[in-house]
Amino acid sequence: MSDPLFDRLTLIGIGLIGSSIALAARQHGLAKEIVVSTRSEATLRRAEELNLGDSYYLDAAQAVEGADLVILCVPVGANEGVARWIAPALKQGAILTDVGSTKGSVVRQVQPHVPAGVHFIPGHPIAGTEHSGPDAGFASLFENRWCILTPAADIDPAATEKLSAFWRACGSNVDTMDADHHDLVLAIVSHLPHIIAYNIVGTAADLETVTSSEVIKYSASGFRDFTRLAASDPTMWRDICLSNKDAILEMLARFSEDLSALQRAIRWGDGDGLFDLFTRTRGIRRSIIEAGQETDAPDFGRHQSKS
Ligand SMILES: NC(=O)C1=CN([C@@H]2O[C@H](COP(=O)(O)OP(=O)(O)OC[C@H]3O[C@@H](n4cnc5c(N)ncnc54)[C@H](O)[C@@H]3O)[C@@H](O)[C@H]2O)C=CC1
Ligand SMILES: O=C(O)C(=O)Cc1ccc(O)cc1
Repeated sequence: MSDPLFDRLTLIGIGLIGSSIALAARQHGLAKEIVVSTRSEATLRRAEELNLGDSYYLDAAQAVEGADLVILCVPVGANEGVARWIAPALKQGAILTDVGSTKGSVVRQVQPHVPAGVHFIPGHPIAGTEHSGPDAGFASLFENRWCILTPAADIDPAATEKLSAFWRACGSNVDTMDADHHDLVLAIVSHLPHIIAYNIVGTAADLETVTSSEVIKYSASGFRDFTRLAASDPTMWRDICLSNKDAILEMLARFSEDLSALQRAIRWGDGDGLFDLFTRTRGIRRSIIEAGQETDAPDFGRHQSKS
């Protein structure tokens, strides 16, 4: 148990990430009081049943009153409306952050509404599952994962350090970087894999010569891994695609070029070319395991939630 870093933590949005932060903050004693707000009455009641906070509000402006840490845990497309709503009620000296999977658009949408005297530090825990909603959260979600913060150049370093300490206390390693660079890196390591998964599962579902019951019955673990990603929340991934359009299109263009080269190697029976590529990519997997980011065993336990 750490000393509370914050007196009042307010979470706006209480799905997978908001509820996991609530549980981690509670477990590690990071806030004296946790305030929960979300837009739907049913979700708010469920959060209360799960005892995720100390008080619950449908009115986000009321929820942020007196909070010294406010974390926006809503789909990235909802951040601007929420920021506009809560801005007049934010306490002077408060830290305002978010958990969105894209950062450039969040900066553009939220920053204009942030009052002087409030420290706005965008954030992104690189930790999640394909599940969503308040039942999906678990306190260990952020352990041994990275959290990226993208503070603007004029942000008080003490505020960034305090927010970093919060994430470290949740078990994460913290890096800081520029928002646009974040979006480029995440486009290739997270956004493209999800888009490819949505696409391959869609392609399999549309096949005429292979029935969907055959796809389900004979799916090998490779295809199953894709279906897990392709089961992720549609609202969240729609917003990610729309808000990181440029970086995603850039990575998709490179991907398509490389896929064409692979297609050519298969067509012309270029076994050496195929072998060289597959050897190079195997090395990347080994580097990830050596860096302690993954185990070599099947990943079944890691992404299980309570729901
Ligand atoms: N799911 C994942 O694996 C990860 C998600 N993220 C980011 O975290 C954020 C939240 O994602 P999840 O928790 O997975 O989503 P979720 O769908 O589980 O929860 C979203 C929550 O936001 C609420 N909400 C939606 N629109 C709202 C609005 N206009 N005002 C107030 N509340 C609103 C919903 O009622 C729900 O409580 C997203 O920005 C996502 O990009 C970041 C890392 C991983
Ligand atoms: O479930 C998975 O494998 C994920 O990749 C989860 C995830 C989704 C979105 C993020 O911004 C970060 C992590």
